[in-house]
Amino acid sequence: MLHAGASGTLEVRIDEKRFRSAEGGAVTAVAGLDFSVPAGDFACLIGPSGCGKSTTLRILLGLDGDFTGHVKLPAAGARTGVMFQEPRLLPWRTVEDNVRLMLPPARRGTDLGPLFAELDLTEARTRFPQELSLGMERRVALARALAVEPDLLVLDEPLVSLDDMTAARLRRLIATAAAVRGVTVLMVTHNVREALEMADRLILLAPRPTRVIGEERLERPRGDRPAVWIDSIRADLARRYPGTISED
Ligand SMILES: Nc1ncnc2c1ncn2[C@@H]1O[C@H](COP(=O)(O)OP(=O)(O)OP(=O)(O)O)[C@@H](O)[C@H]1O
Repeated sequence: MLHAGASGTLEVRIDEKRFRSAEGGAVTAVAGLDFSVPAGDFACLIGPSGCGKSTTLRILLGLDGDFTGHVKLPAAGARTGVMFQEPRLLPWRTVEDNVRLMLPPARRGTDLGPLFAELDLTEARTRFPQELSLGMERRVALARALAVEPDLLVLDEPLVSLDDMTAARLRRLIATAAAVRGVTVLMVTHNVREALEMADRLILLAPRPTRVIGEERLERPRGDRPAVWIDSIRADLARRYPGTISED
């Protein structure tokens, strides 16, 4: 069943997030980071390695409460679907069970056939994670994130380490699933071309301690973004945000 989509804006303000370093000192990972994502928008967080992207996601997912600032989800009681880089499937459960277990008890009997069909997983329902390729595991992880009918979909590098064809297929599945549901998406990626193909807005981050250094709204419709356009926007961004986006 398709969900009507998010009802409000995601607001994230992290005044400060510190970790204790191995030497016992303090490492400030995030300082003065502030962004919002309007309902139904597909936003990509782009920043240099180690700047604090995963830390930011952990905070907004409620997995780390040790920070100063404020996070407002799109709606009271908003459902969040999450897809990490590692699929994190239970190896002793079938694909179907891995997805079904995400559902609240009252919805465990839901017909998941349409969702499996949408992600081309019908044949894989009875298989176990170790029988799957990485691309299929990621599709199962996407199914798990979508099964909860999320208001907010959070994706942490969902396409990394996939070959070009598999990545392109998953990219299309994610973009289509997000569009038909009208769900708000926040995706972390290192791959600027990928972001330029999928996103409505880019949120550019500074090196650690991270904060927002720029936001770019992509007006050109998804699906009408040829490689030549992507390359020229990428080159322009690399000129304007040299510490965040490399030239090549
Ligand atoms: N538990 C921790 N203890 C100490 N330092 C940490 C901890 N977690 C993260 N850090 C530090 O905080 C900074 C931000 O880490 P984070 O994983 O959020 O970066 P990232 O942007 O997601 O990195 P990458 O792009 O490599 O995935 C890094 O310098 C990291 O070493």
